[in-house]
Amino acid sequence: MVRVLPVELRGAVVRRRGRAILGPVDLTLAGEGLTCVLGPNGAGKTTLLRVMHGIERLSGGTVGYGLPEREALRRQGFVFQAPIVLRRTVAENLAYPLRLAGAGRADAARACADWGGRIGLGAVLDQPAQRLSGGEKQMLALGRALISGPDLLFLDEPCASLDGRATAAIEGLLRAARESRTRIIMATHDLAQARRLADEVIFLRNGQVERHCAAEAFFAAPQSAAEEAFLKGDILQ
Ligand SMILES: Nc1ncnc2c1ncn2[C@@H]1O[C@H](COP(=O)(O)OP(=O)(O)OP(=O)(O)O)[C@@H](O)[C@H]1O
Repeated sequence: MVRVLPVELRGAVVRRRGRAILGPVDLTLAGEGLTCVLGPNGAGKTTLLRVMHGIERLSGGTVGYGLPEREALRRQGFVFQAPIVLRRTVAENLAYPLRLAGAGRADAARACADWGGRIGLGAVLDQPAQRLSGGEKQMLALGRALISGPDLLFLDEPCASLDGRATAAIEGLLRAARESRTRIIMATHDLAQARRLADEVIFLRNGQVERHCAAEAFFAAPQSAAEEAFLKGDILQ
């Protein structure tokens, strides 16, 4: 098991404007593989990811890791739905986390050449990242999150506005990262994608974890009317 794990949420609550938007949630994230966070719009998926990543202010409860918080945060990555790219070249974007961690220029350049190829941007490493298409920016954000080999990677709808080819490329990178023992937690609305990738599912509704189980069990045997409706694509209140 990767050392940053387990991620433990105990009575975690997020309140905003007087309303509980998440929780209370008790959840232990351990093991290996890829967990998909599923649920209707507004269920709290983004908020849950941010809580697990340690960047959401809690109104109650705790989040803890298998390592002291400072080191745990250093070993995690987060890919946001709208990719964040720095106003620098593609190579400088990729090198950024390595340089921050103290890597030398030559090592960073080697890693950039390798990762530029893996994310399909090897030919544009010297171009400004702002010029990339939306899909290319998302690949860059993912490459930048993976280049330092995080123990734990969070992704919030990483393929939301991408076509089939870009989605397949991202899924390939995620499978490879999983093989390299990065623990992945991804929110997605795409049930077909969850069926393709998930080892485990967290089903959220109204800010509550309704089910946390093996993906196979979730897709084969819904345990509530809400799960069944969700899997059928019905609108859930
Ligand atoms: N800062 C905030 N202040 C008030 N309400 C908020 C805030 N952030 C999120 N919310 C509300 O909390 C709820 C959960 O939001 P969240 O983005 O976590 O849901 P989600 O499941 O990721 O939704 P979607 O599938 O639409 O992306 C929503 O109703 C949202 O409007």
